[in-house]
Amino acid sequence: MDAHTFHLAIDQQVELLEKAREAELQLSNEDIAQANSKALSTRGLALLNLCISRSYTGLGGKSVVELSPDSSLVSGGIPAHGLKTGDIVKIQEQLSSSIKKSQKKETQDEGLNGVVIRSGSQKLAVALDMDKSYLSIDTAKRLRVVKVANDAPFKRMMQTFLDLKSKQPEDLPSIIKIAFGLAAYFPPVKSEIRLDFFDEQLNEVQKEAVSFALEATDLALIHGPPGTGKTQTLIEIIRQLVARDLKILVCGPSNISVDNIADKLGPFRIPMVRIGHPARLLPSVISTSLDVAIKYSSGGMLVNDIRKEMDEKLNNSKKTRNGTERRKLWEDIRDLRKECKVRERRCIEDIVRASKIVLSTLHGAGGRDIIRQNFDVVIIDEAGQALEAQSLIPLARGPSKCILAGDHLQLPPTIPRTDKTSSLRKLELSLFERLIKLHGPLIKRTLSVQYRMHEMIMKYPSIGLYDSLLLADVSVRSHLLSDLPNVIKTDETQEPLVFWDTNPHGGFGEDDTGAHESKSNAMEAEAGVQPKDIAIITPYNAQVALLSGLIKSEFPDAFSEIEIGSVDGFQGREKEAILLSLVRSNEKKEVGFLADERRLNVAMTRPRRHLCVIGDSGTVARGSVFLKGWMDFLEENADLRYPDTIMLQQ
Ligand SMILES: Nc1ncnc2c1ncn2[C@@H]1O[C@H](COP(=O)(O)OP(=O)(O)OP(=O)(O)O)[C@@H](O)[C@H]1O
Repeated sequence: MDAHTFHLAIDQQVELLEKAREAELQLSNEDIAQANSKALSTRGLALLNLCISRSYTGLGGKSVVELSPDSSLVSGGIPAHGLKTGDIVKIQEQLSSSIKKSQKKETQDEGLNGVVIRSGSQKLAVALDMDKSYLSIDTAKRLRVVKVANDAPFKRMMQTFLDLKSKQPEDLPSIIKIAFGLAAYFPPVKSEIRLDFFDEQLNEVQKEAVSFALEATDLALIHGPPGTGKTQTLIEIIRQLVARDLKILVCGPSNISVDNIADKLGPFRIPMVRIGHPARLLPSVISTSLDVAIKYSSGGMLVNDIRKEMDEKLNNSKKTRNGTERRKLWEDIRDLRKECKVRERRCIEDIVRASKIVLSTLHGAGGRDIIRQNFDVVIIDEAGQALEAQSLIPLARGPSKCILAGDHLQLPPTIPRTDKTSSLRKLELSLFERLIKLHGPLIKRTLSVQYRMHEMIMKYPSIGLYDSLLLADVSVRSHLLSDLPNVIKTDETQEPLVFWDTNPHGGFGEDDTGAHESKSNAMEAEAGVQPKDIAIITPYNAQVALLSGLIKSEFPDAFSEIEIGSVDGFQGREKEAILLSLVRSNEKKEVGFLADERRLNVAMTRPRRHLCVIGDSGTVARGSVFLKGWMDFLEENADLRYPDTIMLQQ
């Protein structure tokens, strides 16, 4: 690629991102401002008639307010709503309908910004972005909480591209040049020196991948099919890099992907800091968060003292009636606020500088908390799930080396509201996948021994997607549900792969739910498999709701523990037993979401000991070559069951 083509590629990406941003912002702040409270509430975007029942200092020193329904108006707790933990919200005074539209416009921007940290049936807790002493609303009034669209990630991604475009090609960081084909990729020369591994449990392929990543001069990819110990391999790489006194930035597309690594690094007592809002972090990693580090640092304590002084002066200013005195107090507060900011910044810089490892989301890697720090190595986990523009945020900082880990054969990056034909689907090509396409297999090492699935469960994904490379480790190769404590031996628990063909004779009808009920009944109630070890997954959200209702009425005791979810929510997770409901059974033989091999791959690689597929082979087999192959495989290798035998079994 020459410089001109590089610029064209960037322009195309920026254009696509702008489109994606527009799609995301369909429910934008302007939209929200236009709709009245009632309409927003009906769409699940607002909670009305609230009042602040309590405020306190939460984790990381954040001011938290708890909101409860105004008891004079609402009874029976918080009504159903769509606000989730981690959502960005605005707390606003709720204007009565008699207030004129013009006034409404003026007040739409006012309010307190924050993040939902708990969403219960009686209360909603919001961690505020600023200290509660600076409330810009009258908290004695009735309040509403409105979900706010967030386009900051798009802006940051677009800015990253524009910054890259503004540089002369020769001045670009070398990794960026390789990523865009402006420079060649040279695989590392194998070192003769034997590496001392911290984790001797690593298998040979994992060790090879660690050496490969350490020897690479600029770029190395670790391809980790399901359950192959990608995270374990990355942890070893990070420990080896720390031992070489290198400074590392560890990123991932989501908070959970970053926390997963932070959690596993915890026991090694390496100085590290996790950047990010404490409300969005796993409880187990909060102690490593920047907010907590600030709170307990000497600089942070000083900042706290200044804050207290500000609070005092603020209170005094409210009390005094003397104009001169009040002005003086406000001047003092302004100066203190400035000092507070400077000291806080310095404190953050000190903490980040002292940390060997900094962990943040890809988006956070462009944030001001770490923007002035240099890193030797950037590590990106779950890189197959990151938008290319996201991955470029830390890379544009110019580290000498980047190690990307992921699996481009599982779910791609999520793109807002995309239909099959949308040009936005081009954004599904991650940097990880593009690098493999551009530079070929020499840029990666593929982990091939998996520690999750019974051999029979692993077999089809291995053949269909991983060139038959996967091997089941001896510890899992033949494990069955019946090997679990307190599980008795039945037809179900001794079988790793079962296929209920709801339509073996070629008819159609989307109702295959009888099979689910009988199936979960057989496994959970009769055989002693713990409900928490079972999950039901399906490619369709609508089916999740339908199945939830059925399971709830059929098994009220186990319902809360059996997880029922869409495929997309299960990436990166596992269960002992998975019931996979394929749903599609119709005249037109449409397979919808099932046509995506990557989604299906995620679905079929979640179980450890038992996979039960429920579907209509006639419809499914017509979906794609991959699906046809799978149906043939199941026919030959699975324990086949047909709906009319369900009745006989019960
Ligand atoms: N060399 C090994 N020996 C024994 N167990 C291992 C080894 N490597 C990984 N495991 C185990 O395999 C499981 C999966 O490991 P890990 O979480 O690192 O995999 P992953 O590839 O990141 O998983 P995912 O498919 O969710 O991306 C863990 O329980 C881990 O302890």
